[in-house]
Amino acid sequence: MKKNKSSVSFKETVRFALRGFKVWWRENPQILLSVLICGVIDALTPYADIWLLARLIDEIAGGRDPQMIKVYVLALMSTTAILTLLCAGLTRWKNVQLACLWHTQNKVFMEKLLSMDFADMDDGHVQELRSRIWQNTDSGGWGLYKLIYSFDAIIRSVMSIIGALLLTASLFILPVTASDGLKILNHPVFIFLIAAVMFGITFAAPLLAVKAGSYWVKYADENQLGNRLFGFWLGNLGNDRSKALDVRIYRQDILSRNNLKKYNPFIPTSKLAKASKGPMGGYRALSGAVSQVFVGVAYIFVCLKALGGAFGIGSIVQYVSAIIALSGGLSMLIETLGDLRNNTSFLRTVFEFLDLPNKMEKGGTRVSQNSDTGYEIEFRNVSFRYPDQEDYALRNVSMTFHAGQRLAVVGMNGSGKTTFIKLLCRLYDPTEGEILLNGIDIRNYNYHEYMQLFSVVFQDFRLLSFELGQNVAGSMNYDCDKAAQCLRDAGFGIRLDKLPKGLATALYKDFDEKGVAISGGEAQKIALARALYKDAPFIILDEPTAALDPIAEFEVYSRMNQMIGEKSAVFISHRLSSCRFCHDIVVFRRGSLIQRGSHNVLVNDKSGMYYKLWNAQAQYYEVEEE
Ligand SMILES: Nc1ncnc2c1ncn2[C@@H]1O[C@H](COP(=O)(O)OP(=O)(O)OP(=O)(O)O)[C@@H](O)[C@H]1O
Repeated sequence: MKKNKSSVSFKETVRFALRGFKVWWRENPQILLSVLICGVIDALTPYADIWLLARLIDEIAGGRDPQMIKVYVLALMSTTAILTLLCAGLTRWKNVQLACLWHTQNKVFMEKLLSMDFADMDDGHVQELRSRIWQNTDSGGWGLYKLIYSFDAIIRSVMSIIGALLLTASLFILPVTASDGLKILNHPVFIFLIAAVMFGITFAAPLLAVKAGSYWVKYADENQLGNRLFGFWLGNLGNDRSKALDVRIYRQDILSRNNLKKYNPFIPTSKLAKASKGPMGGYRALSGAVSQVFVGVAYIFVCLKALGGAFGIGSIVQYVSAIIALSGGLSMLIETLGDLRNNTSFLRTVFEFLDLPNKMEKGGTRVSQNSDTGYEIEFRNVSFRYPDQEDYALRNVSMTFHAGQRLAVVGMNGSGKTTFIKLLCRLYDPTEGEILLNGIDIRNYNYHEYMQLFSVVFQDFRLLSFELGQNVAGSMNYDCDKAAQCLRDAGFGIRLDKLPKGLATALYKDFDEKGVAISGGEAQKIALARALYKDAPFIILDEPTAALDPIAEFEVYSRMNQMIGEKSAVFISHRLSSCRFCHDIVVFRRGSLIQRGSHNVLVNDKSGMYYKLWNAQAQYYEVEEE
């Protein structure tokens, strides 16, 4: 399994950072613009004050011209007021943009998830990438998120350095005029040495901080499981209504908490915590201490030069403030570049995920009916293995299925029935062999057009907490008469008449407190109505009546022929008696198609699987009847 790799080149750092900025720019250019403009103005503002203040102090201490003092005071006050107001306005603009960062980032990932191939949802590597991205962002703000704060820091530090350099340059040039030992301060070697010490300290502090930050990268992979369990227990378990019953009956909360205890990265004995107390904390503390040494050196140097008569008292304020700002700017820049480098391994994970190709969407052939035979499907030597699985779920399946046909698919649990349907609908592509529609491999067809051929009710279908009519139509706007008719055909008519707002009634209460709770059987009827509404040429029903009461089931089957009309239908059920409306039955066993024929033919083949399955159920009904 590929992890957050820690070795990163400079070129890679720049490449990934630029890609990340492009994503933000595409999503919302205002984020970058506000950070840029606000950063420039905000970073330069103090220097105007420092410069004017220095001139004012010089005037008070030197010339003492009341007119000039007045001019400097007014200039200082008005510049400060204007720049403060401007900064406040820009900061507000920036903060509004930053408030959307989290959502904007989630939108990028959600759009990818919703558009990726269904097969990728099952792929262990894809799930791993997904999980790592959430965790990296959650635990340290790493990934796309971090880039914006790095950008902010880069702008501020660069501007700060430029401003400080302009104000500090003369510090090294202005000579000491006193005739005593302070003259050494004018010596080029001394100037070089003092500048070297200052730069050395300036670089050392952020490098130590970056070293401390690198422990996040080092332990990111190790903390992954613990982080996931933490998120599951604190963020998901209690919120998920579908788990609420089992949590209570089987105390799954205790199970989850104990699992978290075992792997929790946020306890004092975890590796990350030990590193924080040990080297990671040590590097951070050292970085802070070194910065303070710099401040001391700067003060001594500036004061000695002032003592030697190189400049007036006002300039002490200017130089000390500017030199500290210069050091701060340089430190911030180096630390941010180090962070950017550390962030690259997290960005690599982000782009590995965002770059996952949609392999299904390659074909361009338009889907059309054959004028004689309509739609004819053929499975030709199809075998299939789920992603990351050793065992085949389907093995060498060959069969043809004609338009208008009603096909029942039966077999024991895990024999491959649902997998057969998923391949037919092209949710997965075969590992071996091919599936043909009217003689053409289905991979050659336009993917979205091909998907339009199927209306499916899966075993684990899901309805959304929106209006009933929207659920049936799968869209915001719908044909009310058609939606109501489909619901009646699916056996939901009586319940529909009782709903307070009819088709406009919200299902469940997630988005509407007046939403209605529906039973499992009612939900299944709505799912059936949804399949009917789509009106696709193939209707596929995987255990469509498993949750229905016997009367409702009887009613659905009585109307089945009328509901399906001229469409082709594939029907999976363990209740073999309900498969009898199908002309044709295929029997699966351990992924292979082992029998095919009508009910009458199969039930008379006493050595066959169908006979066994049929008799197992018939026996049960006989006992019940007795
Ligand atoms: N997403 C998946 N990833 C990996 N293996 C899977 C996945 N879905 C199903 N399988 C495996 O593939 C095999 C066939 O499963 P499938 O769901 O097609 O069986 P089925 O005949 O529909 O079973 P049932 O009657 O219980 O619904 C099983 O061994 C199952 O464990």
